[in-house]
Amino acid sequence: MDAVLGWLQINVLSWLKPPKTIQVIDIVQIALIAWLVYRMILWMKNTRAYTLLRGILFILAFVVLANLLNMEVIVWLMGNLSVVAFTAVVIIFQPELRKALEQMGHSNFVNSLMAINRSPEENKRFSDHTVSELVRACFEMSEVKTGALIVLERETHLYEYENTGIPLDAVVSSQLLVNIFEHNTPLHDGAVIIRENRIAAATCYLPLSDNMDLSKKLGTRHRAGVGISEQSDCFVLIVSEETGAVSYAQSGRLHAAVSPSELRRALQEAQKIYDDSARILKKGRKRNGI
Ligand SMILES: Nc1ncnc2c1ncn2[C@@H]1O[C@H](COP(=O)(O)OP(=O)(O)OP(=O)(O)O)[C@@H](O)[C@H]1O
Repeated sequence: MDAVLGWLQINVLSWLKPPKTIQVIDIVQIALIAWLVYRMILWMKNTRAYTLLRGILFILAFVVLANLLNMEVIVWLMGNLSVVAFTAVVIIFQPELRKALEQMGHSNFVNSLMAINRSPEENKRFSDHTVSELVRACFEMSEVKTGALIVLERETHLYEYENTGIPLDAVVSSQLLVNIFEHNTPLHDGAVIIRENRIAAATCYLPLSDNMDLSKKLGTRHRAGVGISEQSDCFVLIVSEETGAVSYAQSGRLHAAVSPSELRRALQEAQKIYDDSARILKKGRKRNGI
């Protein structure tokens, strides 16, 4: 016990001594580090890195124990392996790290810094061409009563739901969407998730809404569409297999049986990048019946 306390005194408590003076720059540094740690935890939650973190914590606990018990060989070995291990982690998690850096570049803060150089087309979340293809696909499927569920990602990332489906990474086109939702094809079940102008994944499983105000006539496709729009700021397109009606859900609210022009208008609104997403989400939580 004395050994443990002694070790803690030297290695941990000595660090925790408050500095004699605190300057503004110290507060800025603390805030920056806290923000970085928070972003890293968020990133880890959405990637395989969470499993890695648990592994690293286990190894750290082992190293601390080895230190306490004066296991010099193990401590020496771990110290020398740490550089190799760090390089290995960077190589293994290269796709996740790249994605994280890309996300950082897409963040609101960076976007607002860069906004000055953007063309009107760049200020849109997805292109006018994508909007046209989506409207065309929905109403073509509506005519032949093909059921469809399409989620357009906006500010909130949908990786959690995307991971339940089959990755596609294909350019959005009405033909491809009609093909995906064609009956008796492997990809027709579940939802398609669209990120910017690409279909990220198909057959995704979405959370069902437990909104009691939703019509009892609506089945799970519509409930899933409303459900994901309650959890994020996404825009959801739904084509009913039963009636052929095209609806969209946003902020937990279902806009049932809309016309092509109504759908286009709503999509054009959802296209805008600098919407106040938090405001939309808050508004949507006031659930609405249909
Ligand atoms: N949680 C879910 N996530 C994604 N897709 C789902 C989910 N639940 C159901 N679906 C899709 O909805 C289909 C079932 O639709 P269902 O008939 O129950 O819904 P509906 O709202 O009545 O729609 P429709 O008017 O098209 O019949 C499933 O085959 C599946 O493709």
